[in-house]
Amino acid sequence: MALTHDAALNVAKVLTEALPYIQRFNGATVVVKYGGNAMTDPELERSFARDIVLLKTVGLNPIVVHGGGPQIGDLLKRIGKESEFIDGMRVTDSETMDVVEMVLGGLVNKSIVNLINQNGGRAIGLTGKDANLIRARRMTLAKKDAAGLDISVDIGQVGEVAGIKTDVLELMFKSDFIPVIAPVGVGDDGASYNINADLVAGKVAEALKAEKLILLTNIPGVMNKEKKVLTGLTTKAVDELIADGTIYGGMLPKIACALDAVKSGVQTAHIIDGRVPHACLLEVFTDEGMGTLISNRLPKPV
Ligand SMILES: Nc1ncnc2c1ncn2[C@@H]1O[C@H](COP(=O)(O)OP(=O)(O)O)[C@@H](O)[C@H]1O
Ligand SMILES: CC(=O)N[C@@H](CCC(=O)OP(=O)(O)O)C(=O)O
Repeated sequence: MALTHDAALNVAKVLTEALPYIQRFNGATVVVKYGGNAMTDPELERSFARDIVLLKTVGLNPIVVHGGGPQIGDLLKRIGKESEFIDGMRVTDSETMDVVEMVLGGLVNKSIVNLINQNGGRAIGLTGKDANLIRARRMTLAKKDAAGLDISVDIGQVGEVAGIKTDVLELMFKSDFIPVIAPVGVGDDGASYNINADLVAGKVAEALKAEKLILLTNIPGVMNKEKKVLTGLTTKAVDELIADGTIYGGMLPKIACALDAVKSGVQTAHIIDGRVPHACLLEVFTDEGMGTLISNRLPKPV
């Protein structure tokens, strides 16, 4: 069926608005973190995969780093195991680590790879063990005990990123493959580490000096106490929001990695609502963008 005149004009308007962004971001690297909470329904998953293929087709280098927290939780529940989270990190014993590796490196990674390929892309799935992509070291959390003394809390096989080996990613870009990365790292001892996907996405973006780090989640952006989305944030504002408890839980690692990334040369970081169809495209190719922008400076107008 032919488009009405108004609808056709609208399509032309959208494409015209996108043109300067397509030109400006030609060859740019965009790291997209796809959170488990944003994988809510098959149609949305398909639109995400198509967005990634579109970014690649118009000349950007997208990389997907995915989570899968709720999917890990589902399998743990099925085997009768509960998880505890401290500061947004899953306490990970060795049995939980096996489940994390199976769910992230297997089920979730391959389903995203498959969806991208079904929609015309050329995706390859990797965990941090492939080509030593993600080197990890054990993470401990600094806390205060009841008497106010500093203590460090062991949270098991949870890792932080010790280094990202970018060579395999650069090879993949040259051959127009789309890397899809599961956040399982490998330690010097060869052991697997469960790493929060936001942290991996941030470090991958830093290592590649990416143009953008986009964190897709299940909330419209970082909100203030009145539940209003904060469209732009500075480092100072973030510190205050953490101190007064406005930012907590899963938002803590998200915001920390966004701040680290922009301090380390990534141009902009964005926390956006993955439940909105085509959220990635709206962020990259529209004047308004989406969600919360975290930047050291205002982006250049196009
Ligand atoms: N200030 C805040 N603004 C928005 N969300 C917040 C804030 N503080 C904490 N959160 C919580 O952080 C969650 C996002 O983190 P998380 O559940 O780990 O997402 P994901 O699985 O996408 O990584 C939100 O759903 C919300 O419950
Ligand atoms: C240490 C830690 O908490 N790791 C996460 C890894 C997956 C993840 O980050 O998934 P989302 O992005 O969907 O939350 C976990 O076990 O849930």
